[in-house]
Amino acid sequence: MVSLTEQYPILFTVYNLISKINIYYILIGFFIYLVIRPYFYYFKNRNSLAPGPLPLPLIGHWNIFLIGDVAQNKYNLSEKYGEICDITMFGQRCVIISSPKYLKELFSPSVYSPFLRRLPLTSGFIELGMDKEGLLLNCDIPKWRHNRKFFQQSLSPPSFIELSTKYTVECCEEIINYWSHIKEDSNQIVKLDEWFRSFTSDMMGLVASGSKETSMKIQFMKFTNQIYKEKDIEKEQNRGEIYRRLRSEYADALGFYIFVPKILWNFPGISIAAKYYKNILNYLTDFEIQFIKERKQQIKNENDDEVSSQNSKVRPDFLTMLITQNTEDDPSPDEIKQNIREMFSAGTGTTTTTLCSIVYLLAKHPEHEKRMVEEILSVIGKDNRITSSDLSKLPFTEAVINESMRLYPVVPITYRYSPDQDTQIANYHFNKDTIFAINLSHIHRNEEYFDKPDQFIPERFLGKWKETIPQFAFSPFGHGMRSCPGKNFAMTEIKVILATIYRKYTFKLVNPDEPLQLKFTLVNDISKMEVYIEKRE
Ligand code: HEM
Repeated sequence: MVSLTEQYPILFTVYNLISKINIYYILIGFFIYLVIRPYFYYFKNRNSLAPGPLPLPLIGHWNIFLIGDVAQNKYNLSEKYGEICDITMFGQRCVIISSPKYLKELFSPSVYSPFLRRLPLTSGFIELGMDKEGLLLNCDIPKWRHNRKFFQQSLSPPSFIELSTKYTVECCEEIINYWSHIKEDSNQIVKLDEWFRSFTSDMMGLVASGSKETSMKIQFMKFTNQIYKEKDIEKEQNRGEIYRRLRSEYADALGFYIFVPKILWNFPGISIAAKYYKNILNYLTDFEIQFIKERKQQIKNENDDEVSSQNSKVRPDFLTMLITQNTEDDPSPDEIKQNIREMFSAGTGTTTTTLCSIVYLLAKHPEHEKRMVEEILSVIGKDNRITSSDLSKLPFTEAVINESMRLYPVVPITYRYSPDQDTQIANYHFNKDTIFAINLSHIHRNEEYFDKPDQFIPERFLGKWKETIPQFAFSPFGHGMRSCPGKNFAMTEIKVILATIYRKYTFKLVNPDEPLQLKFTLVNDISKMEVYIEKRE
């Protein structure tokens, strides 16, 4: 009798092969795919290449490590390969631009610009709902425009600026109260990065949605070695605290969805994490939608005149501003939710890192700190509360902020991308779908535009400094249609914090010889900053 194996030899060979495939082969295959894919893109676009290197690190798909070194000026790509050169990112062609000369099209302020998108869509961004909602990664241009209008309008009214100044001052007073427990000459090390992180989180909670949070309180408990019991905080039944915790889980979810490709989400082990983060996203969404519904009801209970009057029971925070836009195409609860979320994700870490870089630079340059404090004392005095009208009277303080952001831009690289149109930059042709990475950290340290570019010289930002440098040579908040909508808010907040805190305290670095400890994800995040805090005489 002829066996089945002999009768169907090919079928059995195939069957044998399939039965041997296990998860490891799939992983190896995926790894090889990641290695090959960028080279495929590189050669496909070869005829239109600007001079540049073949993408160097093997896994070009995650060239984020190379980008990280470039972003922190540890690797001078442009010195080696020119001011326009090629790498790959997310498996796609990515052109790094390190000169302001080539940014006219990319930073165009026109609504018809083909570069209204920041990055191509990935499955992670879609899972996070960021592809069609909010601003940061929104690729749906009509929807992005709709949200951008609301976001910007909500941050602009004088009542909102007054309110955010007031809340920033209140949070400063809270932190000063905690720091007053530090004993003189105790040499107690203070983790300033953690304090500022909790500060910005509490402050943003108040400004965005009116929720009083307890990050600083927890920080204080940790600092004084009081046993931090989750239950103590829970007892307060504080809604703000629940929201704070959900947001911190959301930050982890962001990392997961951005860096773990969808193909891996169903793998054993990883699938547990994927499910967990999905639940967090759902829970957070339900929480926020409920919050928005309640606020809408509250606003409905008041008539229009009351809402905008001083006697209104409804707080004029960012959430109220978003709901009461009074236009025909009001934002939906989902859009409001995403805008609030992005206010936290784009507005807390950025401010924390900028504040830490300022403290770091001032600690190294006491002569500039002295001048800044003198300015603050002469405008506001030692104990008066700062008001929004004082802010324009602090040019040197503003120069200190600008110079710190020049040396350590929180967003060292920003992106533009057009899926619809080829483009021509500096006589090179680029196919549509090319990602453009704008190397702000390199541009900010170019000696052609900034004398002694590695030195901290705030004076360069006094007077008519804008006329002395070319357009786009200084861009800590980006430029054009997708520039930072929180710029004025952030500058106000940072100035208020510096003015309120520096007139009372001075900071000494625990390790003055260490460089500023920054960690690059998609932005620069301060990873460690230890100081001694001293009361000012
Ligand atoms: C020191 C603080 C901050 C810095 C240095 C900063 C910097 C930036 C930069 C460089 C961009 C990209 C701009 C571009 O690509 O042209 C950006 C975008 C953005 N920022 Fe900020 N930012 C800060 C604070 C804030 C705050 C407080 C908020 C919220 C109130 C905010 C909300 C946003 C949003 C929503 C976007 C995306 C805009 C869009 O794509 O349309 N940022 N920011």
